[in-house]
Amino acid sequence: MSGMNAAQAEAVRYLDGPCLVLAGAGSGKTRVITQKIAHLIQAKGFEPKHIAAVTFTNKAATEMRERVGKLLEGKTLTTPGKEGRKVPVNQLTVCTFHSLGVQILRQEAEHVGLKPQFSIIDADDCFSLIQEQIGSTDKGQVRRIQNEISLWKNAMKTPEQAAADALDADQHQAAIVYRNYVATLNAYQAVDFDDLIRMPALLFASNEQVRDKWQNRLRYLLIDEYQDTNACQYQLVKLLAGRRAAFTAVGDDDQAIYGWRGATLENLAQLQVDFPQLHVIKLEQNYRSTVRILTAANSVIANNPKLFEKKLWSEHGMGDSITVTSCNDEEHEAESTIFRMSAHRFERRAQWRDYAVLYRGNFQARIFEQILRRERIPYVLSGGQSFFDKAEIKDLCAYLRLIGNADDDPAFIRAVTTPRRGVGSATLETLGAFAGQAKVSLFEAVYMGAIEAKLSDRQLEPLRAFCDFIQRLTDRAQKEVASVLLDELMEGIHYEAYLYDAFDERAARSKWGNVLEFFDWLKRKGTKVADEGEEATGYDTADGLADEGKNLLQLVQTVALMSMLEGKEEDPDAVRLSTVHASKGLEYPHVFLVGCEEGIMPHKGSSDDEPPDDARIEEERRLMYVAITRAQRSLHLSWCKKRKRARETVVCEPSRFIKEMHLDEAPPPTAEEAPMTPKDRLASLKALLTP
Ligand SMILES: Nc1ncnc2c1ncn2[C@@H]1O[C@H](COP(=O)(O)OP(=O)(O)OP(=O)(O)O)[C@@H](O)[C@H]1O
Ligand SMILES: [Mg+2]
Repeated sequence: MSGMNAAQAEAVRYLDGPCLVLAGAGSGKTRVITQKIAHLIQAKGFEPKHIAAVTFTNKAATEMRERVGKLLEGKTLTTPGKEGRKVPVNQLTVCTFHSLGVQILRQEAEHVGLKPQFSIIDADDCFSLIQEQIGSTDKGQVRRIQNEISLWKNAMKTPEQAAADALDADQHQAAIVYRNYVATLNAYQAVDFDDLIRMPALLFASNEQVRDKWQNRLRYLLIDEYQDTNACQYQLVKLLAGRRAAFTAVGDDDQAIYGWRGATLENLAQLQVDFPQLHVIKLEQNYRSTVRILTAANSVIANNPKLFEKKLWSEHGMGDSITVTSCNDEEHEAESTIFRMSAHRFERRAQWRDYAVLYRGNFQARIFEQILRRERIPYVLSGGQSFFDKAEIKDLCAYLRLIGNADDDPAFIRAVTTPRRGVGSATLETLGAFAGQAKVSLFEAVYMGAIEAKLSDRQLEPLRAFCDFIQRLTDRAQKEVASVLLDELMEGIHYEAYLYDAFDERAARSKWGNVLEFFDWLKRKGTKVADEGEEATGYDTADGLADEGKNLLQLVQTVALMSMLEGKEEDPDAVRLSTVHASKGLEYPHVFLVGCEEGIMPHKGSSDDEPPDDARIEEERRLMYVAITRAQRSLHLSWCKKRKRARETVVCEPSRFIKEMHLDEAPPPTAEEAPMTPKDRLASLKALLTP
């Protein structure tokens, strides 16, 4: 229990029933989870395969896995009969809710009417499906329906219930789309992200045998960031925990920032109702930040109504003043931020990786990227467009999905038309209509005799050649290592030539670079040698990928869930660019929080409503609290007096949250006072740095 205070140690040791650690930012909640995993294994005889820890983001899961790995390095099991064996850390389940859901669904697919190799579609695919269905080009409308469906799914509402509860014509229409959408996914043997949680929860609720099996497999559960679980996730936890209720949840109601996704704070209260024996532990010492940072965070969040009384103090001393810089526009802000960061780093002899630039929306990142690149400052972007959202990667994923699941019609359409191979839209339409009538997938339809009456030889020939090619790869994908097959796939589809045909040289080169990087990464994932653990459990860790050699099919099955950033070895010394949402649970010595304006943070939708929607402003305030509390040593805020919005330049006001921080007691110096432009100053700094 070294490196734990009394309350933390109590939380780690407590095993008499369900336990909730409710505490503010930086108080060591995540530390409780990692230490408790080690405690269960080293002192209580648990085997890693019986422990599952879930969290929200892939990055947080990766970090947790690393922390646990370090704690257990070189340690041995204490399980009776297995004493002295090396702890098989790779058998621990440390992952996001979604990857836990995938693991369960892959193994129990038959019980929910899926094949084990079902596909996972992402939000974009989901958008297209809905768009196709309502035949509308109004993106706003499609997105509204998409959100509505997602909320229904997360609230465990069936299409029938949704239709029955519809309040107006719009909702009624959405409910009908919902019904058709579910039917379409079934036909494609595909699930969306919401299903990954909803389906296992429904399965556990209805199938006792399966539930028992999983309750027996995962005997202790740990849940980080509990405040952001939604109704579905809560059900899943509850059903997995069962009557034994062996779990520890940790969370902070002031950091609930996913209300818009149906996360509900009521889950915190519900826990107490469902588990009356719940043992609640509070942590009060903050180990992360200086007193100034903590005080600012506390005074912002004090403006929200309190659910639970929490005190937070720090031993780290007052620390540096928090700076506020007003900038002319976003370009000025980026130049100024990077200038101040460079100077700060020079003064403190710090490293690039000690710095994070946090912002509310992804669109704010681009200008920072440009300037960092120009200045040759290494950076990594997180929470932004995932590698998997890039068109070229989605193209290749479509092939991989099709190899994994021939019934995946969206993947079929994308793959068969990219690169073009003489299959036109008229052909696809005929094929689609035929497949719809015959109730088979597009892939299956290609081989049916009856299709010959509908399509000419010239139309059918390229389709069959394509399907033969995919089929050959599928047959081999179960046995052969991924790397060989990936190379063959690349050659077989002439993707490189296609890129150089379709795009200008620079774009093609960059896209091809992404493709190679993606394949390299897949191959690395596919050829890692098995850890000398003990008996194979058949189910793996983390993102659903154990560190074992994987054949292509196994790799393909998890591809949709992964984001490149975590698989790639990151530049070890780089500035982090991140949305506030994606920074949850993480910490950085020095934080630059940019775009602190009304309309950005709090976000526009939340302040323009007349009258202002209190609940949304409160959520924005929690987001601000999360942002401030990421900083360990220093915090720098900036805001723009003007900002470009959809070709217009709008005048901006500083965020109300700056005022709420009560910084004015000792006004910090502002960058405005300096007569030089940020560009000049960057140049002078460079001159200073280069001998
Ligand atoms: N007892 C302790 N002694 C020393 N350092 C600690 C202790 N507990 C936690 N820390 C450190 O304090 C920092 C914050 O801990 P942690 O990330 O676990 O907090 P948290 O409560 O999970 O924060 P958040 O709410 O942001 O997720 C980490 O660097 C952690 O290593
Ligand atoms: Mg944490």
